[in-house]
Amino acid sequence: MRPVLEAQNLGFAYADGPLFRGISLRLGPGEVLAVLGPSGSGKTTLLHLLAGLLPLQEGEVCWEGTPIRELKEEALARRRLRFLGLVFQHHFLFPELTALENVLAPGYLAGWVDRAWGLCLLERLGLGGRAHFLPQRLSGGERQRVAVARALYLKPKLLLADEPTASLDRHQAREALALMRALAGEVGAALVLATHDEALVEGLPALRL
Ligand SMILES: Nc1ncnc2c1ncn2[C@@H]1O[C@H](COP(=O)(O)OP(=O)(O)OP(=O)(O)O)[C@@H](O)[C@H]1O
Repeated sequence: MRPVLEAQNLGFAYADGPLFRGISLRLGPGEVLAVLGPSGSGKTTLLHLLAGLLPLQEGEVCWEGTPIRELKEEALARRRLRFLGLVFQHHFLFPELTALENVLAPGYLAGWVDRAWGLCLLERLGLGGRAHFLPQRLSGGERQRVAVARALYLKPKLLLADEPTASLDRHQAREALALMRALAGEVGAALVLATHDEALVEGLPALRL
């Protein structure tokens, strides 16, 4: 089966020196991969390379067989909107939009607005009663869950999540991860999850930085 995501021999350096080299990975539809490493090891940087948000220095990233290096910026952005859901370490919700409006935001860009589906995602994530709250009225964990709902709204092929459980305690983190995996599975998305917490992702296929 054609991989959803493939990376070959990725290497990256900031001005102060190389961060990693020779990173390769391959994910089929619905598969899960944990990216593990301590703080500063380059997890966020790797996710940004996989998302086409940082220019590649060494190696190749392919989305469903297409090398993203070959896509011009506008084509890459259009493709990213449909292909990829992103949950950043800092949730980046729009502060002036309600939880539901945040979830629907990618729908406005893509021309597919389905309030019932947005609400369904929020309900599945335990936020049905908070759909009309602004982010400032939500806890850190609730904001993260809104970000997960937003990332899944367009039913992406790939979900990239950077420490999505960082603001939760161990028990909540396990529950949130299980829910995220279940929802990703339901929409058919492969999942790459970056975390420093080895115990959280025990038993999952893992790439160590
Ligand atoms: N724009 C940048 N310019 C220079 N150095 C950077 C830049 N962004 C990150 N770094 C450095 O690169 C290293 C890796 O950062 P990155 O955020 O990818 O790691 P991480 O594993 O995600 O860390 P954390 O778990 O703390 O979020 C760090 O030492 C960081 O200071």
